[in-house]
Amino acid sequence: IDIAGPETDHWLKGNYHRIFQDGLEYNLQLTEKYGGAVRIHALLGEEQLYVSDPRALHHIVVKEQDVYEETDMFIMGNKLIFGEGLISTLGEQHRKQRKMLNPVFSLANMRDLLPTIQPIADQLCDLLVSKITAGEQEIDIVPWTSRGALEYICQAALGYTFDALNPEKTSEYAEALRRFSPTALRLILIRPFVPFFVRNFSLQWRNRIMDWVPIKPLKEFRRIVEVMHRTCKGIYADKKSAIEGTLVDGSLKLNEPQGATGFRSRGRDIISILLRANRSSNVRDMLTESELLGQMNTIIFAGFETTAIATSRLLYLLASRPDAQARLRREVRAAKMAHVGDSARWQDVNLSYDVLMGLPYLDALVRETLRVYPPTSLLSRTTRKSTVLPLEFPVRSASGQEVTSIPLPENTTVIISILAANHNKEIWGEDASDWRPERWLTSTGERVRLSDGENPPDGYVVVERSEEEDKVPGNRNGIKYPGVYASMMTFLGGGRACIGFKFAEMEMKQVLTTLLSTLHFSLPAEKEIYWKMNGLQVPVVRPPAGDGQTPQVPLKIRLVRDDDY
Ligand code: HEM
Repeated sequence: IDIAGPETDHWLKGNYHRIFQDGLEYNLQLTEKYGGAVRIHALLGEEQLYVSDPRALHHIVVKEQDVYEETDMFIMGNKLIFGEGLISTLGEQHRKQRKMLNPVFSLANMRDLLPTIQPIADQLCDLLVSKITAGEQEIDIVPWTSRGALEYICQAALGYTFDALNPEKTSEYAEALRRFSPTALRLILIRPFVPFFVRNFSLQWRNRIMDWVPIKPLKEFRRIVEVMHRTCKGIYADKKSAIEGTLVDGSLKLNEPQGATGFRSRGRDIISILLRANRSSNVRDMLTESELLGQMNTIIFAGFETTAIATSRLLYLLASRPDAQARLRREVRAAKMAHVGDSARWQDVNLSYDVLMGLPYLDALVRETLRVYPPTSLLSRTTRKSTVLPLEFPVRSASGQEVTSIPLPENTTVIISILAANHNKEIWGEDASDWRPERWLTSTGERVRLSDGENPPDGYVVVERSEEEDKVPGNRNGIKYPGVYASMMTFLGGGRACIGFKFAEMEMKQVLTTLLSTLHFSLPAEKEIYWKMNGLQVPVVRPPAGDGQTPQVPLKIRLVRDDDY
């Protein structure tokens, strides 16, 4: 690849360890120094392209998405783990699945889902309140945001509760999901061999090899996958028979929950909607049973840690910025008071979808947090044939020439830097790396109009196409990123963009409005919380107060007082 970039740092690891392990600064420096396309060194010196240029990303994720596909390692690994879900399929099969699944995540379905998941935010809030024994208590919020996110996605996707917010309770499935990422991380060096094994060994032989090899994390991972698969299969079978057996007047009548765990949503959950849509679609578009099953663990996996991390980050930022916390609390109180109706206390008001999604400051906070700190920072693709990648902003070739497009041979790996795109000064302005929620508001505190790709719910201020448009964040002289969420790349864009981004937004907003009505958050004085960017974001406490390793966000929490507004 004839593009300038850093020298290799290590004969084996290239620049990869600096990019993927605690790599925030390094990633931003790469783009600062070399621009929107950088030649980097991967394992064993392989050359790859690191991309954040807006036109290049438009080509990769939208215009030529069939040329820039997921790597074999990603697709084959995911198929072994999750089955035939969205993140394990390519081309026509993937398009067919999206066609069936996109309407399942429609605004109408999200609106319907919101009231059914409010009890989870209430339970999370009650749980934190119950932990405050003295006037103010230091609580590590990571286990609770994580259990909350698990409960959210399980109830929303499966209509099933594993009672994850009950501290006394451990379910085999919830435990498997929690162990998934740490165990997968320990197998990172084994993953590149997956395509070789899938191509050259039958399932029977692969199982035998797994029985023989003395790699402990591999055995643990196999057990985790087995639990995930078995559980989803059971839930799927129950749902299917419920839909086939008790479909009365088009509404699903599922059993009341038995004990603490069991079905909750009475058919409003994502998989029930999907099963009904599938039954009523024509044979050509129908998904097979294996594809339906594959979506279950895929959606749970994709929607769990990402949202848990984002919620922890939001609470951490609010704790570090008391002014932002007070402003948000004022906005929430005003909205709840306006809808207090029969509720005795404004704190107990549950905001409707449209009111929740239309709160300007809350929206600005969530957007800015997901822009500056995208939970998934780096993705990879590989070229399926030789091609030429055009750039918006020229970069330098290895010999220093200015180039506006880059020829790429077949099988070149391209790293999509969501992080660098969201921090691009050319697009977001000189303060691109500053966390400044106000950038999403007009001078009178209303929401600015967002990119055309997004379906604006009520409450947007529409700025006419003119120089005003340039005041919209992420839009410079008509140049913007092809993201589905304003012009940021946090949820990607194109045919493989995050299907659950509206759900993620809704969940985070519901949790924040619920918690902030009752609780006040601040930073502990003697602990420095530091966020490592290791693929996903990992918060740790720096030594000497912490070990710098264990994921945690200790915050001081107390009940809200009158002067907290
Ligand atoms: C803040 C939270 C979230 C972030 C930052 C996020 C980000 C992303 C990104 C960057 C992708 C593209 C991945 C790739 O192409 O390799 C993606 C895909 C996906 N996301 Fe999300 N996501 C979030 C929450 C969710 C939620 C809550 C759900 C489910 C309810 C979900 C379901 C999915 C699925 C199924 C895909 C695969 C789509 C496809 O390949 O067609 N995500 N997400």
